[in-house]
Amino acid sequence: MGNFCCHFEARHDDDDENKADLSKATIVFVLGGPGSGKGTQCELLVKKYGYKHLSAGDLLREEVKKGTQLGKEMESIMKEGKLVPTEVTVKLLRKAMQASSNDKFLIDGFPRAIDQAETFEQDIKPPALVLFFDCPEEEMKKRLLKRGESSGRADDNEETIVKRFRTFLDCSMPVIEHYERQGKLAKISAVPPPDEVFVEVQRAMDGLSTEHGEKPRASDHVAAHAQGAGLMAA
Ligand SMILES: Nc1ncnc2c1ncn2[C@@H]1O[C@H](COP(=O)(O)OP(=O)(O)O)[C@@H](O)[C@H]1O
Ligand SMILES: Nc1ccn([C@@H]2O[C@H](COP(=O)(O)OP(=O)(O)O)[C@@H](O)[C@H]2O)c(=O)n1
Repeated sequence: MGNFCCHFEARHDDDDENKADLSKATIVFVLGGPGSGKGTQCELLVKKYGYKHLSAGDLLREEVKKGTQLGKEMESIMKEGKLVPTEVTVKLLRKAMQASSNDKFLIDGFPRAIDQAETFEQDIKPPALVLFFDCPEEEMKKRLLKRGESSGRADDNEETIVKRFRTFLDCSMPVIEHYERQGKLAKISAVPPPDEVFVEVQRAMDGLSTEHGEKPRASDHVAAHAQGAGLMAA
């Protein structure tokens, strides 16, 4: 079996680094397997909490659409259900964050590997909270095949879905475990209908304090979440 976390050689292009100060930004990572409902919950979060939603997958697909050489390489990686090089995705995210007037960000579908988490934390900053949508593969597969009927996405097909699941298990689960160890993870069942999932999402988000603008206190969140939802070890 090949290495599903593999990357091709990184390109360095730092022309837009440090253009805007992101040191005061509030960052929430939104993680979960393919089709677990990350995008759906982000839409609800934007409406209620006014965050800027940045989907790593959407940013990558926009680049692919441009038809550049890099875009073509990324397209074939995505069709294989593998991960685009960290540097490419972090650069797109940083650029989109700097272009936004918002200072609260939902980073959806990122980080998907430990090196992505490390690079983002070093280049930008660590997350205040990590939402993890927990969903069985069978349910995710059903949702993705249904989405594939109208999404037009080249990766919403049975063959690629299986590969994306493999990448998620091999590369992304260690990221979930990493943030669980740090006490930043809110693990939420993604199986109920979206509005029911969102009840748990709000419980996690409401643990982020708003004193002096938006100053996150992960420990408040973890305590509230553990008490309320029984999802974290005491
Ligand atoms: N809680 C849910 N129950 C049933 N279907 C859902 C739920 N959340 C999302 N979906 C549907 O599943 C598909 C995948 O959801 P999406 O938000 O696009 O997932 P992701 O961003 O994690 O890939 C979409 O067609 C969406 O409408
Ligand atoms: N951090 C990321 C996010 C997405 N991707 C690529 O983009 C694809 C689609 O990601 P996505 O987040 O839009 O979709 P889902 O797989 O979550 O439904 C992934 O399968 C990867 O090929 C990546 O390489 N690195």
